[in-house]
Amino acid sequence: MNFKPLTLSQLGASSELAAQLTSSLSLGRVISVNRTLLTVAADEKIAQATLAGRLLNTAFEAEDYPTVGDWVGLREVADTAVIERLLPRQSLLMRKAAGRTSSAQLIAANVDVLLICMALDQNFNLRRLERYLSLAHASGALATVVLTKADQASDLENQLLTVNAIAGSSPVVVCNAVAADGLRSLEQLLKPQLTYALIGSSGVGKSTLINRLLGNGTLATQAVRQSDAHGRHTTTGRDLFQLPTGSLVIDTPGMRELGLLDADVDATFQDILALVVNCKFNNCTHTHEPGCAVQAAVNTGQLDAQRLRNYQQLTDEQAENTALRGRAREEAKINRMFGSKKAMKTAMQQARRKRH
Ligand SMILES: Nc1nc2c(ncn2[C@@H]2O[C@H](COP(=O)(O)OP(=O)(O)OP(=O)(O)O)[C@@H](O)[C@H]2O)c(=O)[nH]1
Ligand SMILES: [Zn+2]
Repeated sequence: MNFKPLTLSQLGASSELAAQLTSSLSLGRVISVNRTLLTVAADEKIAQATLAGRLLNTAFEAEDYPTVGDWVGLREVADTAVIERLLPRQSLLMRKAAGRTSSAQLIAANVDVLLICMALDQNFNLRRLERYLSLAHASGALATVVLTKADQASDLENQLLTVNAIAGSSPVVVCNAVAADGLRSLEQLLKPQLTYALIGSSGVGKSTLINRLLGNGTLATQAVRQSDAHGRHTTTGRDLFQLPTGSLVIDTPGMRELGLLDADVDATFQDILALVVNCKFNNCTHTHEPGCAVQAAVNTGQLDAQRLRNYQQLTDEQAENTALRGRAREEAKINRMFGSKKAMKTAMQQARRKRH
């Protein structure tokens, strides 16, 4: 096991959490998810966990299942524990599962600060950063932008300037994993007992950062090797680690595509929202209308046309996925109540006949 037993407060538990449980259940945190294999940490104990039948029977959507970072109510059974309850989440990171579906794929829960990693080499992409920020702003977590591979930057000064403008009030730090103290700016930001999750495309250097943050303790390096051995890069496995400084860090697998399910696009593009209020028509689409303040800003160079295009694309994507999700929820509800849509129709016909 790659995790040394921690106390609940080292795991980041607040006093209110335990109060939500009856005395027969103990508080625990999910520290590892690998396919269907869950590992939980309770007070100075670690156990493999299974889901109680009650929880399985009421789980209709991906969000109803525990993910890494979740706080749960445990019934302990020797070496294994049974998860009886999933406690309300402070934050939830999820994305849309691949394809034309509205199902969610959970990334992590109860993250305090999302570390959005982007490399300063060819990987550098401002539009992708806007996408990740939209996800962060809807999740309930704060965001910090971590620019990696500073040694590979083509134009660090300008890159930093544009990223700062896009990040708004979220801090931006620059890291260089090949330099001796190249991670200092990030290390200075991390606070004990808070939970951080690293997110970003594959290859931006997330594992390298975690390795460096963990230091060279035998346990730490072993922990990472063990994770690698069970194929962290090819599976959806996620682990929560404790850094020597007491911060908690969740490693997420590199993403090729980040489909938005729950995004706060407006929070990410506040500069555009500030312009919109000056458009002549209040249903302005900011494409061709006369008196459009947004187009005017593009024409004067105040607003980047690509940023506007991305705002429109993310807004459309978000609207489409919200609609898909609404329909899927409705269907899940019908199935829960009647078993199927057909059964619902029959039940309604019968009810109508009775009334006549
Ligand atoms: N030049 C340079 N290379 C780096 C730096 N950080 C990481 N790398 C290299 O980038 C490559 C990818 O790094 P990883 O840490 O595996 O990236 P990752 O984000 O964990 O990738 P996934 O596991 O696929 O999500 C490795 O070859 C690292 O050695 C850096 O600061 N500078
Ligand atoms: Zn307009």
